[in-house]
Amino acid sequence: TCTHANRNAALHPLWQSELSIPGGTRQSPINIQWRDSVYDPHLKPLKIHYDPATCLYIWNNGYSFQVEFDDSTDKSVIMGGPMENHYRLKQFHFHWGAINEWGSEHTVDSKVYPGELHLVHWNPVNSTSFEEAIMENNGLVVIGVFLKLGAHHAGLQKLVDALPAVRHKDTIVEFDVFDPSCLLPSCPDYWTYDGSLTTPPLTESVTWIIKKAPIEVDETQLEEFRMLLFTSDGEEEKRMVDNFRPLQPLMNRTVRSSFQ
Ligand SMILES: NS(=O)(=O)c1ccc(C(=O)NCc2cccc(F)c2F)cc1
Ligand SMILES: [Zn+2]
Repeated sequence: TCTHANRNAALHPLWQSELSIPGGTRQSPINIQWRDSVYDPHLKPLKIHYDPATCLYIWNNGYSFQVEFDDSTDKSVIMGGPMENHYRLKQFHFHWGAINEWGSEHTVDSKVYPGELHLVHWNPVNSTSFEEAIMENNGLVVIGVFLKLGAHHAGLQKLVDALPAVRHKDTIVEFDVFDPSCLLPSCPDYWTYDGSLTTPPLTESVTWIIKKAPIEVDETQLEEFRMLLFTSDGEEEKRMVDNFRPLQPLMNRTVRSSFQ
């Protein structure tokens, strides 16, 4: 059978062009080998303060659906963990598969989850905008949360109910008052490593924080994700599924854990 990575690389037009950026030394996603991760006692607990009123809208960008936030102030920020200062929430989005057997970008001991949430933050101390931070070393912090098939996720349902309004690429719908911290697992444990964006421009500007515990979503909620389209209205419909990048080589990197 095809493995997760080569199934994706072999079959998917979205990624056939680039398997990794030429000369890239810190590309994402990666497989996290639990036993090779190194406990770092200096890693602090993650501190997360999201203001639900900073939520703006949901849109289909042709890769995923994305919830955008007002990042003109420090109202929704994270700090602690491996960070030297606070980072502002810009957006969150997901990656998922056509079926429940695969869909996540990162894997843990080669275990693939049916989906993965990315909460994208940028460093307002070193950059004046998200677009600038994307090009900066450690300009971004992305929190990754695995999705596991299980119980209905009440917090996610508000998002799922809005998806039919953004079925086609470049459609947008207002989405106010949503607190993304409801999508975080209660367990504080995480891994962290230096990596990149997983879609073009694949810039090596991301400090990844991957939560050890997944959140549970039910089958109908994942099925709603799969009803979205990569294509614009009027084009031949292509279902938005398998929007994950193949695993990239670890190269000279160590994954640190916040837990023993
Ligand atoms: N999957 S992920 O979490 O690694 C990821 C996060 C953000 C982006 C992104 O913002 N791209 C669009 C974008 C917007 C502005 C400027 C850019 F260069 C740019 F790529 C891409 C991938
Ligand atoms: Zn992502």
